[in-house]
Amino acid sequence: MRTPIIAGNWKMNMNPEQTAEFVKAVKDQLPDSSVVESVIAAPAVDLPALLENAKGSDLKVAAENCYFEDEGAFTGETSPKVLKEMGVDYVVIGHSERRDYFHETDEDINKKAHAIFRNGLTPIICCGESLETREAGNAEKWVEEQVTAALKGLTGEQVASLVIAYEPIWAIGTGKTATADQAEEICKVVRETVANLYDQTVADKVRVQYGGSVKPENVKELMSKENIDGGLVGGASLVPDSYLALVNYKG
Ligand SMILES: O=C[C@H](O)COP(=O)(O)O
Repeated sequence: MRTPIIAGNWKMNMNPEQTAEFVKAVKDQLPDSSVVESVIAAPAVDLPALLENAKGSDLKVAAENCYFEDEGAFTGETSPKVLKEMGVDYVVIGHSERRDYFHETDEDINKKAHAIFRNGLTPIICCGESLETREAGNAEKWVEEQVTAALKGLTGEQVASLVIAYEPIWAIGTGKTATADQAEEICKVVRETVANLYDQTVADKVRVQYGGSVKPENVKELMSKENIDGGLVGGASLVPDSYLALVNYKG
């Protein structure tokens, strides 16, 4: 039985003050984390405010990125070792914005996945195709290749514990959601890829999120799909009421 996981991904939209206000507004209305896991992924500058205010609540904390080395002369990077020391739970890696704007490669993402596990954290690994790739009929192959590259060298036990977020690039921040059937189709491909690389037991445990214009109005339908275990939500996670409606989708 996979525990649903709804994660807000704030991107570069909040400051520490707004973070503290947000957490105070939601912390007592979150579902029990054994029923639905509520996560916020915030920029590194907001993590102290997020962690401090989330203490003792059901809110879990994710970083939006980290480096693949633990320490050293890497100006401007975020250490996974320090994220662990701070009390962070998850790290989002491989988001299409990181791949596109910051030129992160499959190899970087794989190294980050290893670094995250080495430090006792859990990765949320993003994958997803562009509109061009989808229209060329290559979405399934694209996602299968991204997932295979990201998981290279990880053990079955590690993969069973992580989260893979399928985010079609054409549905991110566009208001254009993949239909629940389109989302399910590729989330199923993600799970099948894990089954082929490892085995069915690992595939049955890995949690697969859908991301791309998820909102309170469509979350229930998406979450009703067999292979969708959660959402990675940008815009609709920035307002407390909307975030609460998402994580409390079960009612
Ligand atoms: O990480 C979240 C995704 O990029 C989705 O963003 P969005 O919900 O604003 O479309």
